Amino acid sequence: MTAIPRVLSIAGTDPTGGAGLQADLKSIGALGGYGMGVVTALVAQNTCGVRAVHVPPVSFLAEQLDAVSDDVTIDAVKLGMLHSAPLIEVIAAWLARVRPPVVVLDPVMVATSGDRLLDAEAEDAVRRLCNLADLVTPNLPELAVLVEQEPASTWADAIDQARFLASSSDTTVLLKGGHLTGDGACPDAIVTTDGVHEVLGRRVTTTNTHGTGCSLSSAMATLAASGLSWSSALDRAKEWLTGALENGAALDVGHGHGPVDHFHELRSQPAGFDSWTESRWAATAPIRAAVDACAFVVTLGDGTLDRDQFHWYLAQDAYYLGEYSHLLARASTLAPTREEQVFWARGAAAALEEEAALHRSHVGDGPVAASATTLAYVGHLHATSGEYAELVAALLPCYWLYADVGERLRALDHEGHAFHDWLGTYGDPAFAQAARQATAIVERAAQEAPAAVRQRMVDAFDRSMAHELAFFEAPLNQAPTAEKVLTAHH
Ligand SMILES: Nc1ncnc2c1ncn2[C@@H]1O[C@H](COP(=O)(O)OP(=O)(O)OP(=O)(O)O)[C@@H](O)[C@H]1O
Ligand SMILES: Cc1ncc(CO)c(N)n1
Repeated sequence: MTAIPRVLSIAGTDPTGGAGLQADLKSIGALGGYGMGVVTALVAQNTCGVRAVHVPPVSFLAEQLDAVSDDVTIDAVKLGMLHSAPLIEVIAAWLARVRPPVVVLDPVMVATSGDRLLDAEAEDAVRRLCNLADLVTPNLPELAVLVEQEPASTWADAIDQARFLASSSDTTVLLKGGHLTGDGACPDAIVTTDGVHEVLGRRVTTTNTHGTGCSLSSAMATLAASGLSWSSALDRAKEWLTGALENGAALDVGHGHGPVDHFHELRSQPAGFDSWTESRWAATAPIRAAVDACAFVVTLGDGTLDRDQFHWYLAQDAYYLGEYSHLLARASTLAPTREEQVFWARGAAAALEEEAALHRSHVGDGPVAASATTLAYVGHLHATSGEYAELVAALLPCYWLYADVGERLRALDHEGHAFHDWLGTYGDPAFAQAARQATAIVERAAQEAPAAVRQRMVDAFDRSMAHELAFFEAPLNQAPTAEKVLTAHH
């Protein structure tokens, strides 16, 4: 696998660019993948509806598929409009032969406009194809067809149907609630035979909903190929898609159900030096270089770090994470939007659950006497906690620096590595995604902040970076004498 996943969409077209293959390529690109496309059917459609469908000979579909797989390693495949049973047979045979590591099936049957995109006789073939997919992403009417029941009228019934499909087809189901009517929620869920991971989402009032299903399924394929679990992929994809829905109308494309804005995150990110977070990252390059070069990080990477020093560091970090979690919860309290509130609250839980579990497994759960270095860092974080923008700027280096160091150390990781679990935790792509989200939030806060607040953000961020360096240097500086005395006294 490469850092940039190579994702193939096999789908029909939409010349207005909002749905089908064109939407897939945009979604794959927006989430960091390299998009490729094989056309099943050419569809003369726009935001108002489908006018005509032209299907090239089945043999030509096989030629397109082979042209890609004979040359390119495919990290994930997304299947969209499949049109009819003969095309599905060719694709199923190709999948069985090429065996891409991730296969997402969007069982497209009817367009948003109400036009059929799949022959009624092909429904059985799609049902069989579910067995070859790692993830199937039906909306409520499609789910009903797949399980041969009446469309669910409540979310609970839909979850039951999704569980039935997951079990009968031995797959994972992404159940989409876009077609539910009612209150302000727009839930989606990952459903397996073992459980349900629900993402509530908020319903956006817009007519720009053309291609949401296509966009979501290609986003999921891309994120899975980047190493995210289905649940983490849905958390990330849902946040992105909700933003895309919110920004769709501004595109002013067409007179019917317009498209969503796949690249809204790119547009809200000011270019070059206008980016506050990028400019802080650049300004703190000397501190980051010192982190990379410090003996602790180097020997953590090559596996020669002294165990006692590693354990001393972990104990200090366990103390730190306890406080850090409190401050993430404080950021959640101060957050201006529900999305940011949820993000920080999740982070607060993860700091205690995921990271601290790693620490407990090495150094147990006992009380820790914090070192002067640890107390200085925690004290700094507390001092910024009066104001949201300043606090999140101070919290960011812990995400960003660890994701950055983690990504590089990951290259040195292997099964028998002395610090395999540490490298796994911080080299995890889900951690990198969280760091990117945190960075986007801080960027937004910086863009909105008045000059005086922005200056305090600079201090908050840069000081945290310096504390991070001191934290990595502390274990090898042989905890100074005064500290030893205090520790012994406890
Ligand atoms: N108005 C909305 N606000 C927020 N999210 C929405 C809205 N409409 C759809 N979604 C989301 O878009 C995704 C697609 O859901 P939906 O159930 O509409 O699928 P679909 O019918 O396959 O889509 P398509 O419109 O492409 O046919 C889901 O994540 C759903 O929650
Ligand atoms: C080609 C194509 N695939 C899927 C959809 C569903 O939105 C559409 N309208 N067009």
